[in-house]
Amino acid sequence: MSAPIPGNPVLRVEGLAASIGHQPVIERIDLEVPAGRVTAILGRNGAGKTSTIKAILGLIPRSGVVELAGERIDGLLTHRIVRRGVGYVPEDREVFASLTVAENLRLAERDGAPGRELVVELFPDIVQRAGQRAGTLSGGQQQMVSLARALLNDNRILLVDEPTKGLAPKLVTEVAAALERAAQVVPILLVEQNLQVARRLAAQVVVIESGRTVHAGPADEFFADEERVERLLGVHSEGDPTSEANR
Ligand SMILES: Nc1ncnc2c1ncn2[C@@H]1O[C@H](COP(=O)(O)OP(=O)(O)OP(=O)(O)O)[C@@H](O)[C@H]1O
Repeated sequence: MSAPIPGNPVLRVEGLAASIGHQPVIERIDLEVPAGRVTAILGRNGAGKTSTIKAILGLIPRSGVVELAGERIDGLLTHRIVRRGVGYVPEDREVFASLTVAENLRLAERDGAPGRELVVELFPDIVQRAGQRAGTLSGGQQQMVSLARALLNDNRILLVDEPTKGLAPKLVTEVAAALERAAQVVPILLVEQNLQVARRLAAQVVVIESGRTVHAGPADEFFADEERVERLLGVHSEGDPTSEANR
């Protein structure tokens, strides 16, 4: 484990453990998300990345410390955590297929002054499709709607789970660009299996193995150590993101 990051983190997790139906899914997760950056959670399939995000949100029973801007949130119910400013972009996007894009966005508005300008700037294509049913959008467009919903509200942090999963390379690039721009506005904790995307976006990385944090530190240092990347993730840091071996 590396030394703690100086300054107050937006999110701090210490000794987080969680289970699903009495089955432990994470055992000891420690991580910090500094302000103004993307922190990527990396790890092999089944390592516990999604479970970490769900445990932070209180979607699964958990124990340990979770602090948002220095305040404990690990005893709160999910809706209270969300109201404190934790935005969630789930892995399966969860757009309402039978509603239009505009309706999907309107349903997500939590604040009196939603960040519509940012959404219009970041997702012009989505805004143009305001009247289209979300279920008829491509996977990448649905991902944009899901991200746009989280950005409408004045969140302190976004938890984004595998936003590029299953997308064609061109859409991967578009989603990565949208996330890069979003990260200028709000810190992001990003689960990302595509190492090229993680390299492009992340300032910090946290590596999880069998439900435990096994490495945390600056992204450039991590990716420069190819032997470590290979050992912890089983892939090359320069690997082809579209190949099955790198997913
Ligand atoms: N609903 C569930 N019931 C039982 N076990 C589960 C459930 N969901 C996840 N697990 C187990 O918990 C562990 C962590 O799963 P998790 O989905 O968090 O991993 P992950 O790192 O996000 O994996 P992937 O990269 O494949 O999405 C795995 O061993 C998985 O089999």
